[in-house]
Amino acid sequence: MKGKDIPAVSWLKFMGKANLILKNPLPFHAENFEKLGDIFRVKTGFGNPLVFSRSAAFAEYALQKNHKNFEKSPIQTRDMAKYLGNGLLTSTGEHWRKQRKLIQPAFHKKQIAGLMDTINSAILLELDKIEPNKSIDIFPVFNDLAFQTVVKSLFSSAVGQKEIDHLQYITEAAQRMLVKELRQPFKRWWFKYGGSIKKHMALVEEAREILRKLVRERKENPVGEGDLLDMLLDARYDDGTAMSEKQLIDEILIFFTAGHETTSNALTFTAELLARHPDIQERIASETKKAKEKASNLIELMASCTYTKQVLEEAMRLYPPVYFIDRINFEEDEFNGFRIHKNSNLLFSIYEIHRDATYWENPQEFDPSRFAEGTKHTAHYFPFGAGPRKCIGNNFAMYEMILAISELVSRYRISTNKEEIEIKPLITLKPKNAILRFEKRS
Ligand code: HEM
Repeated sequence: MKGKDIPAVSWLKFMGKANLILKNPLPFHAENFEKLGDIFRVKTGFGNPLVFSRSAAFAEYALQKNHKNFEKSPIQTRDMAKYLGNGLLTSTGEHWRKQRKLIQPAFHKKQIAGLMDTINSAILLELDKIEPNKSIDIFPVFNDLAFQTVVKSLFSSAVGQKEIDHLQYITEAAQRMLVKELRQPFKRWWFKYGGSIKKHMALVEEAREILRKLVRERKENPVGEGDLLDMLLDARYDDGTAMSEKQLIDEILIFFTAGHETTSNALTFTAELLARHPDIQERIASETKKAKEKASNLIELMASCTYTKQVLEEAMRLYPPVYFIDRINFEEDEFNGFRIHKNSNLLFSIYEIHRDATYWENPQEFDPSRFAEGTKHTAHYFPFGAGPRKCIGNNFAMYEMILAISELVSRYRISTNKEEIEIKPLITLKPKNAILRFEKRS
């Protein structure tokens, strides 16, 4: 296959900035996209080529149109899988396809609708913990909220608070360890021989033990809670068999990880943006008030909160929790006349695509009306990815976030003294010092 070479940044230049890039890769991406265009590579001279892209069309090509030639990178399939096992997020090929087909129905809108009361109770309990008239970092509140909703949607009331806390502690500890390994690859031998990897693997084994107990109890006493666990236990492969216990636990560990930090990041950034836009808060408050008067159940309530949904969509445009998506191509490929060598490590910057003036007018501005009903942004808006590996929990997350934000804003006026919204780009785009003040509405 022919094609031009992708413009390159030298290895020396890249290494010269390695420390800064590890702390925050976004300025490095922005600088080189500006200089070299929508696609550039780092000239490593060894190993697989490292390619960065902010082309929405290329992302769509790799994730959707020609997805068969693109596979997830080892960050998920090897490094994350080491801790969490072989669930949806970390698996590939035929195994992934079989699992996705089996699990997908549990995440259909209709099924999620049946979980709304559970999700809402978890949200209300967590929002009760906000102390009004004090400046607080809101991230930990949303972090607990997001974990509680996933655990309770899976296990209803079968799981106690102590177990939930321990599961959350382990999920977060494993995630932190993975971040350390990825950001300090030169220390891997130390993590390995110093025992920290082993310690975290043992912690995950404790989580597995808790989950095994919960699954076995449910199997022995099938109470028909109608929760996610029931749906997963009832699901059958084409040959009529059910998921093995080990596979079920891998999938649950994945839901904890995939559904927790992403959602808490999105909720935190939304609250931070709202604190800086009191007019938008007022619109949400009045929409929620009207919706509560009219709706006879939570699904109707949510369906009426159309503006709140737009606010969340716009917040995830500016601050996409999954701010890059990575892939590796099996075979040589070509895009826009550029040659994509076999086994290139491709990194699609969702952050840059979501702020590109080619696709968005005044891209730095927070303007939820971009997502007004009737508008379409599917070709350059990827908060949940695209194609067959698009987030399976996107409806779950949207429902949960609409309920959480509409309830939060109908209870409080949110403000802040800080000008800047601070970010910490790790595996996900995390908020930093999200200090906000909540004043009770009368
Ligand atoms: C705002 C919240 C969320 C965001 C922004 C988000 C984003 C994403 C993205 C971008 C992907 C695709 C990654 C790729 O293609 O490499 C993904 C996959 C996935 N997400 Fe989410 N997610 C969110 C919430 C959730 C929730 C609540 C759950 C489950 C309860 C979940 C479970 C998953 C799973 C299992 C996958 C892998 C799907 C597959 O490969 O088949 N996510 N998510």
